[in-house]
Amino acid sequence: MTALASRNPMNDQVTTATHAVSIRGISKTYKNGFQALKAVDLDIRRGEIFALLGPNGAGKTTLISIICGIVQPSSGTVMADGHDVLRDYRATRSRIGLVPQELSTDAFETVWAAVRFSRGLFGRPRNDQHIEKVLRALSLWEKKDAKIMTLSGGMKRRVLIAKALAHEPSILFLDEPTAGVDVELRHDMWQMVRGLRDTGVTVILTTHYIDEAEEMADRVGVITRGELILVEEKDVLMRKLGKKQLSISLQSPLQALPEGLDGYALELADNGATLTYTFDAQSEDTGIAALLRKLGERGVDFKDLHTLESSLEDIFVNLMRSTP
Ligand SMILES: Nc1ncnc2c1ncn2[C@@H]1O[C@H](COP(=O)(O)OP(=O)(O)OP(=O)(O)O)[C@@H](O)[C@H]1O
Repeated sequence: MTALASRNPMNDQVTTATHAVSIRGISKTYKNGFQALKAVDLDIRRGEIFALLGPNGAGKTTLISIICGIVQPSSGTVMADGHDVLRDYRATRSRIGLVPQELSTDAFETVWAAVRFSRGLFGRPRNDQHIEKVLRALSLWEKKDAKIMTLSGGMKRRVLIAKALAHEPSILFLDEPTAGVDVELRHDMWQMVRGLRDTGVTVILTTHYIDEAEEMADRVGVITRGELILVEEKDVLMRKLGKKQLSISLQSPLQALPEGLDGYALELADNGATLTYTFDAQSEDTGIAALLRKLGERGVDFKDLHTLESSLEDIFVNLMRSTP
């Protein structure tokens, strides 16, 4: 797949708003009384890739649907490109592209017709060149005359993305973009999304694949039970909450942890053949030198050492465990 190279004209039209999306005090209680969102505040920066993470039922799709004007919030405001999504629905909706989670398809349409029709829905004048560019970028050009029902699942997902890009949105929402697609296509899609960001499009994605957020996102938001519990630059998050682990392969297995090392976060693994020491990635003194000295004093010899860093997935799992 190739990147969509040229700048998106929609982005240059709106320079007044500082944020692509500004969410203030958004709450949502569904008709059955269930509160899916609780006073969410969030600013999405122009031109960033923002990943919204959270367990099933956390409220991700509800939040996206509210920003896109599909679901009415119970309270609060959302501005997209400087326009209120409720009061200025048409103006904001035309700036937004939404790739939904479900594969709802126009089975009997051709790829070309479905994507071109999507552009028309937003009142944009016909532009076959743009449609061709989008289809080529998504490796769908060869399939442009194929009926959608004849495509594979991964191709259908790409058609959804093409439809969402047909009207040149400046903000793109991807709800679980790579659910059920193969590894190669996932990597292609990541590249394509980065290419979009490079043309100035703001990308907001939800995902259950934490490695996807780790790979792509500039910032990460974590939502659980309707509350946004954390918003952070991905790199800062990984530095702040990340732990490092030193794995020490021992010459001879141990039955129990050596005495007198209570202050160290140590665990025995591999039936006593490996000692792991978890330390704070941020602290200046890791304590490794002192630990190795003390092990030596106790006659614990090792044959190999290596360090491991926690992934965003480890951080996310720990966060979910520590949230009441
Ligand atoms: N129309 C509705 N009526 C009542 N409850 C709803 C409705 N839509 C969603 N909910 C509930 O709101 C909560 C949040 O749902 P939402 O789809 O936003 O979660 P999500 O984070 O996107 O989950 P997933 O990762 O499973 O897609 C869930 O408990 C869901 O059952």
